[in-house]
Amino acid sequence: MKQGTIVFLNGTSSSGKTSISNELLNHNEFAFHHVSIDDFFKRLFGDYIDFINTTCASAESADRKAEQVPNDILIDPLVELFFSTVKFMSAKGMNVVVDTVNDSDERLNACLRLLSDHPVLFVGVTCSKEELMRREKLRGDREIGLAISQYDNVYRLHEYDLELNTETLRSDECANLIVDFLRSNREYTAFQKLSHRSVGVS
Ligand SMILES: Nc1ncnc2c1ncn2[C@@H]1O[C@H](COP(=O)(O)OP(=O)(O)OP(=O)(O)O)[C@@H](O)[C@H]1O
Repeated sequence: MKQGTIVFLNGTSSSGKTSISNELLNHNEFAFHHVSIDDFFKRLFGDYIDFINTTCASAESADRKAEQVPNDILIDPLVELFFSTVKFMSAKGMNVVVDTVNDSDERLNACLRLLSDHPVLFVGVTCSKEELMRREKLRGDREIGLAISQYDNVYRLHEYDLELNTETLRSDECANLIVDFLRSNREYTAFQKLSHRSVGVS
């Protein structure tokens, strides 16, 4: 069976990933499925995530090591399950748009390990810090400063198949550029290059 294409959107919160994904869903030609890590966690593990957050908040975690525990033991395996689900969908021939904030080397490496033998179009969804702050204030459903706190980690990668600045492009224009790339049958090389380099664990 032909593997489905994975369009991997890399950008901070409020950079416009969901808006681009929604536009891509309108392109019947590729019949995309949208998988967002937020929805995946909320729908499948809502109560469980609440339990983890509550346990973390009540734990005495003044030192950084203690704060890492829930990530290492619980969250990272759930993130792996998310990427495994993407891999499974691609293996079943489904075209998938992946919407996630990839802000740690461990997670990126897990995703490279799981997906590098699948066709991944790696797309940088970029935006200035000023515009991200403006959007956060406007939308009101995200903590102000969240995007800035993710910025340096998310945009530490400079290897993309396609880079889209959502400050100068509308979401539908971004989606059209992605579709044009897919139609062109150009090779996707960014993920391969990243996986050969294997991102150093910070
Ligand atoms: N190309 C764009 N031009 C102008 N505004 C945009 C653009 N893309 C998204 N926005 C606006 O930015 C806000 C955040 O967009 P969106 O939900 O798509 O971001 P996101 O990256 O999915 O965020 P999150 O990760 O927090 O869910 C929305 O209010 C949206 O209308």
